[in-house]
Amino acid sequence: MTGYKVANGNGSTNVTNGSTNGHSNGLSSAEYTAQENPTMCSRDCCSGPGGSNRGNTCTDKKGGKAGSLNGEKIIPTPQSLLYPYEVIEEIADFIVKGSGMRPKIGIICGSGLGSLADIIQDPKIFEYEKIPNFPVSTVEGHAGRLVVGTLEGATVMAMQGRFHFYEGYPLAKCSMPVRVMKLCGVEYLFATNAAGGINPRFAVGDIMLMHDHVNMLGFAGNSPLQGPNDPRFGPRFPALVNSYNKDLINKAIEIGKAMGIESNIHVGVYSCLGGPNYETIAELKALRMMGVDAVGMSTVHEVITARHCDMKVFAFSLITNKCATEYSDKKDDEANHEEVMAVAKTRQKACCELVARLIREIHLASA
Ligand SMILES: O=P(O)(O)O[C@@H]1C[C@H](O)[C@@H](CO)O1
Ligand SMILES: Nc1nc2[nH]cnc2c(=O)[nH]1
Repeated sequence: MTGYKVANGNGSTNVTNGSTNGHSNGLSSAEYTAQENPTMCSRDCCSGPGGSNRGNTCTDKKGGKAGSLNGEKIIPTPQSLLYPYEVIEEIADFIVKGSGMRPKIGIICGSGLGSLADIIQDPKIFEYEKIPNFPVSTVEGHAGRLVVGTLEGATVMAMQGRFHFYEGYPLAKCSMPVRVMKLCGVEYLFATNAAGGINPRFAVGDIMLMHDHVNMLGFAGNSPLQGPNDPRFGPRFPALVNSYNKDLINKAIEIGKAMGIESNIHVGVYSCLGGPNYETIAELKALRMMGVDAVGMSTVHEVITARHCDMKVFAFSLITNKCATEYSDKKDDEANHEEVMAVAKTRQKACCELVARLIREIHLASA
């Protein structure tokens, strides 16, 4: 029997089964062979626009013989090859031709923040199902439409519904629309999200302007840029130290003051976890120790993709729930998506005004 270990509460480890010397008992050669040769599946999460399984490792056992699917040899497809430049270009052409516009600002609406797209004037609406090679939104509060039009004089395109890793989409697929935005002509990405507040100073309904992030999925070796790099998008090794545009953060702070909500505006660090579960108290404690102020399940891979192709980024989190970071914290304070959506609804107006005013400033500065 393979041994397993549990933390004993004081930082060290006890072996509770199998091994008695603190080391793993290892795998038998049969177990090793099975692990090295997982069978493949044809689920959407494993495939690119072509639809066929092109090789993400998957534990689904229905795929048939190891290393092949119905006799066809499986060649692993790295994330970056799921959407080649030409496919992104085709999607962007579809949107530019269909809308007759070249948007300059891209907006991603977070959970319950779809109304950010409702304030767009003269909207041309594209249902995700009708856009070639586009995934579909599966989460409540993410309508699944791309809205192109004008806002405060600027041409904009907004995703009313984003794609999340926990829906089963690889990160490159989640952030693919950012590249579409780039090829449509977008220079500024506005990414918004609903998040849990870890910083004890944050209250439900506050807005945290993101000035940095901790990429937990990246710590685990996952990136939307994984695989061969196409220099038409950006460099092999993009730097991320200045990812969140400081001028836009400062302008947003000024706008918050003008709106009379400065006490509800913070600047902080966001972290994206894979979800769909909310976090344990131990995880939240660890994130707080790492300097994280708010936690969610999105945005980071979109920002990485946007910075890779040199877009200016502005992002904020709407704090929809307070996270417990102590075991003594109120036990009935568990996060849930209904609450996330309900809180977002109550703060839609303030979020829309903040975004509209900031876009107005960008537009006036470039006029
Ligand atoms: O799309 P965002 O990041 O705003 O949505 C957050 C994360 C989950 O999708 C959902 C959990 O309630 O809200
Ligand atoms: N991961 C995570 N995502 C959220 N989205 C809204 N609230 C939360 C939360 O508490 N945790």
